[in-house]
Amino acid sequence: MALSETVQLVSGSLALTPWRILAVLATFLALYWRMMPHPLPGIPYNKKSARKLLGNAPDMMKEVSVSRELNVWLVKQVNQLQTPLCQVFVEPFSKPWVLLADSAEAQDIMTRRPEFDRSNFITDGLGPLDGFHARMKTGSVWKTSRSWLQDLMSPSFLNNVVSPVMYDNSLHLLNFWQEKARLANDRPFDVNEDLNHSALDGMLSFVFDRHFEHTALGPQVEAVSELDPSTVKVGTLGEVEFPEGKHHPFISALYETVDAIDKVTKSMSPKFTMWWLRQTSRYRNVTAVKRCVVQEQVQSALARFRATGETKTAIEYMLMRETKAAEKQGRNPDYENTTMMEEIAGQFIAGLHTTSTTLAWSFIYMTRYPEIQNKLREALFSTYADAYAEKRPPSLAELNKTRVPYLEGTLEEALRLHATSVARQAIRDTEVFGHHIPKGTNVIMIANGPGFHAPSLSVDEKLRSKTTKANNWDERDLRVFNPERWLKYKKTSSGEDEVEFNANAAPQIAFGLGPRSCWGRRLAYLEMRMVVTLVIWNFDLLPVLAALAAPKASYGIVHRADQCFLRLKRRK
Ligand code: HEM
Repeated sequence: MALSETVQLVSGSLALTPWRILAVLATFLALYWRMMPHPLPGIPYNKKSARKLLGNAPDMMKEVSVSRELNVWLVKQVNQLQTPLCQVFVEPFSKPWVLLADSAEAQDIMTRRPEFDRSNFITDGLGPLDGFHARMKTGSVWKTSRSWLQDLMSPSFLNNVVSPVMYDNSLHLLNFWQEKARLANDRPFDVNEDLNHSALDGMLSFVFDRHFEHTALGPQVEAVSELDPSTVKVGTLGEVEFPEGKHHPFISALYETVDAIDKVTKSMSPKFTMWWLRQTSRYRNVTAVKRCVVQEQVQSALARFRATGETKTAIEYMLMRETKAAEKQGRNPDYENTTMMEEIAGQFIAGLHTTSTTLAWSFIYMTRYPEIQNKLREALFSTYADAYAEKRPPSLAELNKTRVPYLEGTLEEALRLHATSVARQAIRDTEVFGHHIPKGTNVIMIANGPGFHAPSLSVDEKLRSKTTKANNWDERDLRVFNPERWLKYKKTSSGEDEVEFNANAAPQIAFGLGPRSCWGRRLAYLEMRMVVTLVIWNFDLLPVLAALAAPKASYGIVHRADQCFLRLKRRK
């Protein structure tokens, strides 16, 4: 066909007939209608936002792109409407997000309402963790993954297998900080990254034990080892800036996975961002490096397990569970199935920034409130009295045997004040406070608003779910960091004063609740108790300038402080 004929044909087919104009208009109108908010009946919302194309999204983007505090924006919407249940319109073409600011109802949804399951915020947002079970909806595949992990959080595995390596890791961090404190010579330095590296080493110990020879902290120790106090770099606020060492590719790949999660969770379209990431050679390389190291570790764990029948690392335990499951089901064990590999790789990430962030906040508060720091130190000294008398830090056996209520309260406060909001998605039509919640709706349980950081808003008690249990928390000063709120004082039978930690003294959803709550919380507590005890025992955390004491922070998967400046003085 000649070119002129082709042009004629095309322009003829594009000619604007009235029907075509109508069809274009109808398409635009349909699109416009889909992009307008569609409020769920009866649930309060901001009327102005509901009349805007894209609803609250532009306002939210404007504020959060500056503040980086999504949860602060969410709680602001609740406070403006002064209602424990409201809705916002932030995702075009999707249902509104329902915001629930009520601790009793949130507890009920997470623990006693099977019609609520893992939200697609997590299943999509944690895309870079592939087949890790935190991403799965509750069901048979999730159950299989969890069955591989059975016993790994048992007191005997934690105390006998995990604790010794974690204790060594904590001492490693302590020695590193001692060297940094010497070089810093009474000046503050940022320990945020050290805490990440130490937490990652904790997870490497948990999964591989000592069978992977590289650590995240090792290269940092090396990078600092040759410095001289007179040559250290000092910033404008008198803070010392230490050089960073180069990581092993596997460790870099784990950190890049965390960055990828951050990108995906914070994007407007997590699924698209994840797809796009998968097309990049950099991301493919990250995945390949992780797979290669995990595969090598599985192979060597399998060889050890076959040779001895013993299970000393998390991987050996998982292989043993797979062997037993295969025997029971009359099939061959599948030791290298993709889900198991991805489960192993996911473990590192689950326990990384979650633990290090809580430790950072604990140290920030200890620095900000010296009286609390001193009280904690006193509590540690009197609990581990033999160690104190013998002028040595408490041993692993002592730490494993005895808990310190004031330390528990301190950690609980850092967790409570920096918990991120937890979401659940309705898997069938249901109700909250008598309002219809259609299948597929995401309900966000606000962890930093009324009922958690401020007194509860009033609720018509008749509208509560039948399974909701009332709580009688003291709601005074919920924004204040106060370890005492978790303590219960009483007299022993011999009339002596005794203090106990009461885990139910205040609202807490830092680990989520119910069947999909944090699987690793016991390990996290074990590590956090050890690190805080040894640091407070060995160092005074001296005051730092106000500009360094209250760092900015951002909400993502965790509520992360940008820095954690410590001015450490070794205790004699
Ligand atoms: C202070 C430290 C930690 C915090 C604050 C934390 C917090 C959380 C939260 C909020 C959830 C979601 C819960 C829900 O939706 O109800 C979660 C899930 C999870 N966490 Fe943690 N976590 C911590 C440490 C760890 C560690 C050390 C591990 C691994 C050893 C871990 C493994 C997991 C897993 C596997 C899940 C998913 C459970 C499931 O979906 O069934 N976490 N965590």
